[in-house]
Amino acid sequence: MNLAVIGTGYVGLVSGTCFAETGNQVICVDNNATKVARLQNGEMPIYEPGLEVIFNRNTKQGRLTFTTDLESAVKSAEVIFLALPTPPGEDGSADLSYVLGVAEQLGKIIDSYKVIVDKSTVPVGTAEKVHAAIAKNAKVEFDVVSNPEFLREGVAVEDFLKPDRVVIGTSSDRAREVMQRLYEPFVRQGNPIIFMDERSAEMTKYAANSYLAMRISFMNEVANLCEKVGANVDHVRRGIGSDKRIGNRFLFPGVGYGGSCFPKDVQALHKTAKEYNYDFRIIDSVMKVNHDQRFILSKKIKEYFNNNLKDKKIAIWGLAFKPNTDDIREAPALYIIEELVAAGATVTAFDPEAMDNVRQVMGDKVALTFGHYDALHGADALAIITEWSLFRTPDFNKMAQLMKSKVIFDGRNLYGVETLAEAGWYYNSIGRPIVMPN
Ligand SMILES: NC(=O)C1=CN([C@@H]2O[C@H](COP(=O)(O)OP(=O)(O)OC[C@H]3O[C@@H](n4cnc5c(N)ncnc54)[C@H](O)[C@@H]3O)[C@@H](O)[C@H]2O)C=CC1
Ligand SMILES: O=C(O)[C@H]1O[C@H](OP(=O)(O)OP(=O)(O)OC[C@H]2O[C@@H](n3ccc(=O)[nH]c3=O)[C@H](O)[C@@H]2O)[C@H](O)[C@@H](O)[C@@H]1O
Repeated sequence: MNLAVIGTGYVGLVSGTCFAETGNQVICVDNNATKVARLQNGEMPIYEPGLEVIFNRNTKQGRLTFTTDLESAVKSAEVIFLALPTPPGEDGSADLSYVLGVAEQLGKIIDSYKVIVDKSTVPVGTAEKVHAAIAKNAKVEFDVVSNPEFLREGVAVEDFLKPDRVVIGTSSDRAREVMQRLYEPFVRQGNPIIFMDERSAEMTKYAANSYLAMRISFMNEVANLCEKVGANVDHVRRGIGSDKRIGNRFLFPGVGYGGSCFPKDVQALHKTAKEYNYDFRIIDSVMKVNHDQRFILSKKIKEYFNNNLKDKKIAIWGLAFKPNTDDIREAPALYIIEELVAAGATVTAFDPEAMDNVRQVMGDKVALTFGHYDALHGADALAIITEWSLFRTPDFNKMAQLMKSKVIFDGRNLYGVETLAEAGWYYNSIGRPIVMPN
């Protein structure tokens, strides 16, 4: 099939590449000319494991191309994916200006039947708005389909090629047949394509992200209470997760959820509920808990140093909002660093992939180091914020030699409390007993 993907961000790049990998002819369009030039040159603008290999294969074989020319890309395509940003507007609702702006242009361009697919995360009722925006100018038949994307950064290729399910919202039989044909190769493992109406598909995306965010906030509250009652959240997590009705994924407490999606989508669902005069109380709490959890580690650090971080050097391991990505959008590390610096600390930090992005937004507020051990020289404490595998089995003796004091604040519970107790560290993690040095 001939496909056009509009927007070469995370979702556009991953979906365009994976559609090419399954034999489709894909042209990706972006209005950022610099980005398109880099892509045409074979440069991958994001760090995503496994993506570059299939990107290279499909660009070399000519199945995946890039352009800034919307008109030519769209004319030859049977299906047009909108993978455009939907950032939070000032009031927290999703800003649809990118999606509707392109939809208006499409109406002027299309000259034969097209299936136009909302891949972006968009609030209930957007498929109708997109339809109206295209219909203003269109002289040919077209259908608008809602096909929300559930991929996770860091494992995006696998999530896209082997999805748990594909959700398609459409009321048109013609569009349904096209979408079924397109997704057939992805669901051969027996996972379903779930067809539904457009509004239900749009709602499914927000419900999925908000439910997952709720699980995280719930576990963060359980962890905070564990600290007060003297329980260990690791045991509690395993204890509840082995109940099949609960399941053991997405139960890890930490420094709050971040990234470009959970914070904005939870907020947008809250806003939608408000618009319909529905008081979605759980969502309200999920947001409040997450806000406070972002400051849990900096609060612990400040308390440990009696609220005086002047002359203290804090080392940070992990800046990306989660491992295996260079994405720092809404990354908890940024909030924590701001807090520490505001309290007078000097901060040194290391991340395997996200340092270029951090340099751009934080400038010289934080000293970035070449390796993770380099960040520890003379540090009064280490704070772990992202659970990269690199940090999981460090040389604690070497760390002790480099640091001024053997003090770790672990926002991701990477180490066993017993191990750190034996090695004589002060170790303060999330929802587990604090280890005091002998
Ligand atoms: N990042 C993720 O992991 C996931 C994102 N989503 C949703 O997918 C949508 C896109 O997200 P990302 O890929 O992260 O966005 P992004 O912000 O990384 O990329 C969007 C791209 O669209 C381009 N663009 C903007 N206006 C344009 C126009 N008029 N014409 C052509 N290109 C234009 C930008 O230059 C940029 O390259 C959002 O609604 C997001 O919520 C859904 C699932 C996963
Ligand atoms: O709509 C989206 O963009 C995507 O949002 C999330 O994917 P992503 O943001 O890439 O990352 P997640 O793995 O979900 O992690 C999000 C945040 O939650 C945190 N998290 C996750 C799991 C957990 O148990 N505990 C926890 O604190 C992570 O550290 C991270 O900050 C969803 O998992 C995807 O299904 C969805 O497509």
